[in-house]
Amino acid sequence: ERSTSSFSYSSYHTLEEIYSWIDNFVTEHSDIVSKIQIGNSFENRSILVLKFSTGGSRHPAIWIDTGIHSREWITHATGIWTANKIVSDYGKDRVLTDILKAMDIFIELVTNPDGFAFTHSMNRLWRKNKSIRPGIFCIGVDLNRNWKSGFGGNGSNSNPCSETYHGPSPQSEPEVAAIVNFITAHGNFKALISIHSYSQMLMYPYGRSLEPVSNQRELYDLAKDAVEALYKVHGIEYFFGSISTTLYVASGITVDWAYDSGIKYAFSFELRDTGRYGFLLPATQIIPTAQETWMALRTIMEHTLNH
Ligand SMILES: O=C(NO)N[C@H](Cc1ccccc1)C(=O)O
Ligand SMILES: [Zn+2]
Repeated sequence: ERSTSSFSYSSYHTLEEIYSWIDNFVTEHSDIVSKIQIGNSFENRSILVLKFSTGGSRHPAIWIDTGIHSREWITHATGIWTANKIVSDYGKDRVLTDILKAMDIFIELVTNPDGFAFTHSMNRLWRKNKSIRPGIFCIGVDLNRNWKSGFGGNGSNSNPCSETYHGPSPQSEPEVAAIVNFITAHGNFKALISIHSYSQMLMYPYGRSLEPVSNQRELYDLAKDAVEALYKVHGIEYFFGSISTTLYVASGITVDWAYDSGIKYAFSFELRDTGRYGFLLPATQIIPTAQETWMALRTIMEHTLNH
């Protein structure tokens, strides 16, 4: 009896429960899934990535990360459901099967493990990681401001007590450095999707400036198709556009680094809701959120496969 079948995909889980699920999940689907440790967090927790692959040495790859901001619990829960959806639908869903025949998918479920543990133990609304440095009297760096591209620019903060503190230098945080090193060493990523909550938006670079990216039209059209696919599931409406024009200027962010590193399909989601529950989205909305998000992810992955 598969122990992941006793796992509740409609509940929020602790770090330990997620790591244990990962081990069971990889064991039960070893034909297509493997676990890679890409580094250790500041407090020395393992940083784990799930790899979905049907073989080949270096297939073009798609990156998905959830939980870079630890309080955004709906994102980890959506990532877990998505991982299970991939193994359930492979061989059944023609689009997904074609994607996995040609590409690998990497999902980092707990991108900020120290912060996530802290949201369970001490502060449910913690956002940053848990790094500390001599002479600095506030804890943590915003991992969505620590990337090299546009580092230290407008929409990031040099004050260590700020929720958008960018850290002392680009990739100073082990949680960011681990991803940079992994993606750079792999060298064949075609898409990166970094999942946040909340606001119900699908966005693409740039965050650091209002300047449009070279393939802005393509990303706009793809985002439009993705949010339409999402809407068809439960009628949830998303805004979409570039980060700086749709939300606000933010510098040192994941998707700007990805784009500048040559990953031309770089997106950031803001999942449900629009503020009624915010970060405290009820668990009853986990599966509906994951189901609709999957249709948007599938749209983006299909486009990546075909371009
Ligand atoms: O924190 C969140 N959402 O959780 N989002 C905002 C806006 C954002 C989203 C995606 C990319 C860049 C910027 C942030 O300040 O990081
Ligand atoms: Zn966030």
